[in-house]
Amino acid sequence: MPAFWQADGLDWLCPRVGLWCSGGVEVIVLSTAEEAVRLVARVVARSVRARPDLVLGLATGRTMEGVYRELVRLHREEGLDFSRCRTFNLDEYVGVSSDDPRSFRHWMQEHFFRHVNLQPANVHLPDGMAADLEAECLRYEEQIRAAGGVDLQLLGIGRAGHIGFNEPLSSLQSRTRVKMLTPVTIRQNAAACGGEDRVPRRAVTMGVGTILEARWCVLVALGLEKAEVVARAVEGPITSMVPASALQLHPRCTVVLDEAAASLLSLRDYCRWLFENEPDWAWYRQGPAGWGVSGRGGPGTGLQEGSDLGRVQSE
Ligand SMILES: O=P(O)(O)OC[C@H]1O[C@](O)(CO)[C@@H](O)[C@@H]1O
Repeated sequence: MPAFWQADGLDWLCPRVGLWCSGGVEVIVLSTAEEAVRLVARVVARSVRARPDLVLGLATGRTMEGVYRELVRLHREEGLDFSRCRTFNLDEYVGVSSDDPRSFRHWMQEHFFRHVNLQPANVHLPDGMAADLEAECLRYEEQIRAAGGVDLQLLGIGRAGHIGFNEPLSSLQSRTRVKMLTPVTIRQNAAACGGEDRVPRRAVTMGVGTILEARWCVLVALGLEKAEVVARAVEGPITSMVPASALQLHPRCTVVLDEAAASLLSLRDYCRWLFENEPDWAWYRQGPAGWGVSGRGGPGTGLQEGSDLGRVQSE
């Protein structure tokens, strides 16, 4: 009887099948923010090379800027090809049109879409201008399902503990729906919107349950301002007060941090030791010099470029 990840054909997505399928959150602490975003971009790049029609879940926010910058560089300098990728963003503001600089579609266009060769028809964000928002949420869920589900979901974390716009008290089983922003989130997003009073109060967001269905979740957090919420999400109890803590339930979740964001983790030294010694993590440890286009993987990496890796799922 094969283990469930073998039966599902999911091992291709998982650089270290044994550990990841044992459940829990894998925490990678890198010295600088730059190293952290470059690693995340390389994880995306390897996944796209292994499966050109990857279904990629995308996030916005300052943390993600460096990830997209690096992905654009990989596209330009190393020929990373997004032409067959499908993308689904986590969220979009309600009542903000796509040409409004506050909209996430506009943000994605500026930071990523217009710099790479994604096909416009393969790019999806919820429509925050839809007349019937409830129908729009159902439609978005259906689009994700029809694409075969999200393979790799990028996530930031808000200071309120949100993933997507799943603010505190979000059901951990929630699906795509409209959420009101908390004052903490409004303040956090004020700069990007040109002031607190210009931050839209509502957003359409994938639910926590929707996010947990992604085959692999990669959360990135940088800087001291995220240290407290990261510690609560990773080491605290699973609670709707910190929706990101639901990631502890995910069988394959990687949290990539810089030193500052990791500074309040009680298991920080253990995470660092694990990262430095786990043989299956050799590829991660090689650093930028080892992350070249040839896709050299360390022992045990299940993610080889160009390999014929079947995805057995409900497509
Ligand atoms: O990276 P930032 O700007 O700190 O944002 C963190 C999170 O908050 C949001 O911007 C939403 O408030 C998310 O899109 C993002 O993942």
